[in-house]
Amino acid sequence: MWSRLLSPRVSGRASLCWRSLFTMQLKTSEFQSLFTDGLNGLAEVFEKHQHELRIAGGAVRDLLSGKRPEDVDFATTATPEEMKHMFQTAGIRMINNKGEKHGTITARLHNESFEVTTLRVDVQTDGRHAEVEFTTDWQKDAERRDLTINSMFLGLDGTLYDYYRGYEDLQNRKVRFVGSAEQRIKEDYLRILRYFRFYGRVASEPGDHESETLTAIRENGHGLGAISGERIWVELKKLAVGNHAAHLLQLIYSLELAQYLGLPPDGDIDEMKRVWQNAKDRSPKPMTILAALFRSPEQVEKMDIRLKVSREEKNLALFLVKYRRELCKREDEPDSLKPFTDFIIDSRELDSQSKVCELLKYKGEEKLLSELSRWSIPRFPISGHDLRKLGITSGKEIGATLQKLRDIWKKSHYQMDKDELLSYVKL
Ligand SMILES: Nc1ccn([C@@H]2O[C@H](COP(=O)(O)OP(=O)(O)OP(=O)(O)O)[C@@H](O)[C@H]2O)c(=O)n1
Ligand SMILES: [Mg+2]
Repeated sequence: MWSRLLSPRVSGRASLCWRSLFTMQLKTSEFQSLFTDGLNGLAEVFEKHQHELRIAGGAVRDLLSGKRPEDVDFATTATPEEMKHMFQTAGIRMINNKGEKHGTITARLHNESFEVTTLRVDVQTDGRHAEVEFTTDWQKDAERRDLTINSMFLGLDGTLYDYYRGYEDLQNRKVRFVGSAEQRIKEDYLRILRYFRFYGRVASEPGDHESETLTAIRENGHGLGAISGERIWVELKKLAVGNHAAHLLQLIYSLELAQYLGLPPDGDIDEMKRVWQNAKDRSPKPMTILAALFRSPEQVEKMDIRLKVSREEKNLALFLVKYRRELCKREDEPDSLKPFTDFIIDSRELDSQSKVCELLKYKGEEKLLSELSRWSIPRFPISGHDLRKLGITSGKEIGATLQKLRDIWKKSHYQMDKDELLSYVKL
């Protein structure tokens, strides 16, 4: 799927124009599916008022990579006021006006939302937020973006506008900041993690970084300390299950960033590399990879305080740290899956089967994983009611008998039915 649009099938002219602007004509048929009634309507309004409208940033990168973008952002030369006027005149509803300060207007057409942002320059940034000024200069808007591959625009007629060699970098699978890495990072420190995430998405090999980029990251890593845990976690999660994750996590340690990300200072890199090899092709959850770094439950608690992960994610980390050594195959048990199914049967943990599946990914137990994924938890056929019917009345005795029967049932590989089990009850 990669590079459908980057292939020689890309048609038409490629030219180097004014101020190193590279333009190229793409076949609109390649992104035809984006042209819904809503987008056609939107384009019509901008055309009528003679304002330019282009697809911007990440969506262009995705389209050029043959990937359908999850969200499509639009950029325009129209100011928010002009957009509001245009939409009001055309009777188009606008929603969610909180983006307006940063130039974003969200229009609803044919039950679709379109986020359109006025070209802008970030005049002042504090490493997290930006004060913006509107412009009609496309290059200036490209210049404030983080990575060259994220700085392109695509006209609805198929013209690609590329000021910072994003196209070439995408083709060569290079991840580079627009202009000065240091400056781009200082505008928003989260970009350090975005750099790693896109490295995983784009680069073909680990270790292909520019030294200037790594220096800028190392020198500005402390800035991550002021970024909210929620934003960090969104990026870290994607990075942990992307390509080259072991390399990137190791890099996070060697660039001394771990302390700002809620990761343990003495993270177990060797274990993490092993686990990544074991799990990477088995759709692990992000926490399955990251848990390998933790040496104790206390370190998980600290990570949670910093990143505010979900309860489910935290419980998975605690589960893996606790059971990665305790829950294993047993020499005396010919059925290798049995310790795991027994654990699930006895467990009071929520969603224990999916946690044990993650544990098997962690350990690289491929065969057991596929068996366990197909296994459905059998129902223990005896209840307290059944024992009461046999005349056992003491609650304590019912509890103890149920436990004994449960052990017998487990030994039978969950095969014994109610009658067989009740025959063990001595009255
Ligand atoms: N810290 C950031 C976040 C975003 N952007 C710019 O805003 C665009 C859209 O941002 P967003 O949707 O958050 O990221 P995408 O690059 O689209 O990635 P994803 O596929 O995760 O949506 C990016 O492509 C980039 O041009 C940026 O420069 N700096
Ligand atoms: Mg996006």
